[in-house]
Amino acid sequence: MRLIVEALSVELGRRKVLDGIGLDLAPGQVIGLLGPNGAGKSTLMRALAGQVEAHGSMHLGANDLAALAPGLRARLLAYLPQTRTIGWRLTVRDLVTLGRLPWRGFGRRLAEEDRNAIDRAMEMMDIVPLANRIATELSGGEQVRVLTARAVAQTTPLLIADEPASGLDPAHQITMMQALRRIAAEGATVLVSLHDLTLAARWCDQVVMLKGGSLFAAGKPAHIMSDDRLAEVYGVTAHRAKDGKGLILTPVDLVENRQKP
Ligand SMILES: Nc1ncnc2c1ncn2[C@@H]1O[C@H](COP(=O)(O)OP(=O)(O)OP(=O)(O)O)[C@@H](O)[C@H]1O
Repeated sequence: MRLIVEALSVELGRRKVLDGIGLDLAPGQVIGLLGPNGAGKSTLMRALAGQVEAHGSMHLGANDLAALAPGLRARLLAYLPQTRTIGWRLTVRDLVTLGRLPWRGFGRRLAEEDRNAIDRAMEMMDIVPLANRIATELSGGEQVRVLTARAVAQTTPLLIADEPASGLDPAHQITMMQALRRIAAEGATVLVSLHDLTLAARWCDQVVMLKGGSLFAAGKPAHIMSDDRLAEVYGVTAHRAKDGKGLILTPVDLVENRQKP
C-alpha cells in the first residue's frame, strides 16, 4: 500500500522535532531513512506507528493511520523500535509467534498460515538454530534478529524498522537487507532507518534524508547521496566506489578537517 504523509509535525518537550514532513512512498520498495543523530528518524517512525502525537496526515492506502483502532493498525503496520526490549522469558519461537497475535488473537491455535509466516520470518532472519533458546539470553545482535522476525511474521503491508542493521555482524547486515528486499518484492512498503551509507546506497530503492527535523532530500540513492549532500547533512567526506551491484560509500573524514589548510 502507498504511504502518503503530509505536513507532519511533532513536538516533544515543547521542541519541534519534526517540521512539515511530506512523503509519498510506493509499495514494493525499500526506502532508507537517513540523517544524523537527532535528525528525527525515530520520531517519524514512532509517529507512523502511533506512538507519539503528531499533526498533519498519514495515510496507508485509504487508511488514516492516526485514526486506526490498535487491532487494525497491527494488521497494517509492523514496527521494530530502536530500543530492543524483550520483556518476557520466552523461547525465540514463542516470541516470533507473538507477531501473529493481530491475526489470531489470544489463546487461539495457530493456523497453517500462522506457522508458515513464523517459519518464513525465522528463516529470513537466520534464527532457526536459535528457536528453542530463551530470547533474553541471546546476544544483542541475535536479539535484533529475533525482534525483526517477530515484526516480519506480522505480514503487514507496511514494515517500519528502526536501525535493524546496527549491532549486526557484516554477514547478518546483508542477510537483513536481503530480507527487507524480499518483503518489499512481495508487495510491502518497507521503511528502514540506517546509518551505514553503503547499505543504504546498495539495498534501498529510495532514500529519504532528514536534517534538523525537516525533509532535506528524497529520491534514488545514487542521485541523493552526493558528496555535497553527505557533507551538508552529516558533515563528512566519503570515499566513493562502484561495483556491479551499486555504490560503496565509506565516510573517511570530517568536512571541517578537509577545509583546514
Ligand atoms: N521525549 C523527548 N523530549 C524532548 N525531545 C526529544 C524527546 N525524544 C526525542 N527528542 C529529540 O527529538 C530529536 C529527534 O530525535 P530522534 O530520536 O527522532 O532522532 P534520530 O534521527 O532517530 O536519531 P538517532 O540517529 O540518534 O537515532 C532529538 O533532538 C531528540 O533530542
